[in-house]
Amino acid sequence: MVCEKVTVVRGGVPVVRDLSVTVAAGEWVCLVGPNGAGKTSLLHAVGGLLPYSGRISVAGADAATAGERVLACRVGLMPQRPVVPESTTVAELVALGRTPHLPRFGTESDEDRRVVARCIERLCLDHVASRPATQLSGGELQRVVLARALAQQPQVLLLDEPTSALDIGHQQTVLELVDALRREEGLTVVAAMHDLTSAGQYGDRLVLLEDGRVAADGPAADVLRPDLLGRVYGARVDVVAGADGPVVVPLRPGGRTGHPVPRAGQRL
Ligand SMILES: Nc1ncnc2c1ncn2[C@@H]1O[C@H](COP(=O)(O)OP(=O)(O)OP(=O)(O)O)[C@@H](O)[C@H]1O
Repeated sequence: MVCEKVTVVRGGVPVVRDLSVTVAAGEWVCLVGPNGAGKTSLLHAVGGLLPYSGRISVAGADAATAGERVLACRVGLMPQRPVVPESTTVAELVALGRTPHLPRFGTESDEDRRVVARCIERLCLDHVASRPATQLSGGELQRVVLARALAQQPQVLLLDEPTSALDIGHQQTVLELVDALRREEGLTVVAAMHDLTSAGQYGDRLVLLEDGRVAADGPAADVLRPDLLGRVYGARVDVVAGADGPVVVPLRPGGRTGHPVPRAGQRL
């Protein structure tokens, strides 16, 4: 995926500004940055959902001219705020991912049904497959929406905060599944993530956005620095070495004023 001097304007305001970023085939790049930095807007421009100026080439297609169907066969977007039609079951919602692959006026083939069943199984959704999607918990729905994007069998997967509603166990399950698909099928992944530690654990590179521009682009060790994160997020953090990469630890800006600082091992 190549973005060259991309600008996205929303409500008359440029929210992605002259941004250039390249993601190699099979690479996993995490978009990080504060609320409103432009992560969703960039993902939607790449997915053909928002107009932009500049050039975006994704899975060999020009996002502006490729056409909805061609783009949908190659690019899957897991949105941050999914729209769920009333009374649609989980299985039906996941099956919608096959739509771009169906012949015009055609129906699902055995292969389409097999892909849908496999995605439902891999996201541990068998037990809710026949339930209306509107009756799911936020985390269950998030997994359904990922299953729908995977059912598209895209070459490039765009994830907008894919684990924000998931408990820690499901976070790991989902991110490991995406990583497995990347290794098995050469999937390219671009994921907007707020969990900086997870972003560093799974991303080959982190692109830090600030006011619609790239503030930093590189491996986790180069981007997850307390001084840089402190400036861009206005947060006080520490970064410590972990087994799978840097671990970002939030610190209270003024410390725990008025409370005794516990000694290591002391119970509070
Ligand atoms: N429909 C819209 N009309 C006008 N402005 C919008 C619209 N949607 C988003 N914006 C603005 O565009 C800017 C970028 O928003 P965007 O959702 O891309 O940021 P983000 O980095 O994904 O944020 P978050 O981390 O909160 O999801 C924000 O200032 C936001 O208020």
